[in-house]
Amino acid sequence: MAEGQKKHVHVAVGVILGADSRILLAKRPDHLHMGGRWEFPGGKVEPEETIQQAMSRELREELAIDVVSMEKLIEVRHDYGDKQVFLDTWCVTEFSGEPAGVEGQQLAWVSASALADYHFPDANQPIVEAVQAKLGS
Ligand SMILES: Nc1nc2c([nH]c(=O)n2[C@@H]2O[C@H](COP(=O)(O)OP(=O)(O)OP(=O)(O)O)[C@@H](O)[C@H]2O)c(=O)[nH]1
Ligand SMILES: [Mg+2]
Repeated sequence: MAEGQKKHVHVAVGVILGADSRILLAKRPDHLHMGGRWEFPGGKVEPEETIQQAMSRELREELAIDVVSMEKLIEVRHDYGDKQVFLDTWCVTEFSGEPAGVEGQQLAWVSASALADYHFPDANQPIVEAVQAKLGS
């Protein structure tokens, strides 16, 4: 596909850290892009939104939690052919509320060393490696 026609999507991706340094994963609904795979919760940054605003909105919408603090982890750019994603990935180190799959998504709290057992979208490998490096596993 010609570069000019390709969709570019800026995505707020949250690596949500819980008790025992476990990470919250959500399963993408089957009908969506990369459906059926596990993901780090988040979604598209709207025009005029900061990354902090987008992360707060997405995690409220998807999980009913409020972000208290977040810190940058990694930026990943990946070309899916039909669209190009910019995964603006942050560790959510503090939040309030109890995460729930508001949209019916299955959730899992996973240790860094167990991330390798989950099937992620193709773009996610550098994120998984950055998480494992940060958490030392
Ligand atoms: N949230 C999230 N999106 C990811 C990850 N990895 C990855 O390639 N993506 C891609 O980023 C894109 C945007 O994410 P999204 O579908 O969650 O966006 P969204 O929540 O705003 O959804 P919507 O616009 O369908 O309501 C999708 O194409 C998705 O496949 C990931 O780990 N987490
Ligand atoms: Mg989403």
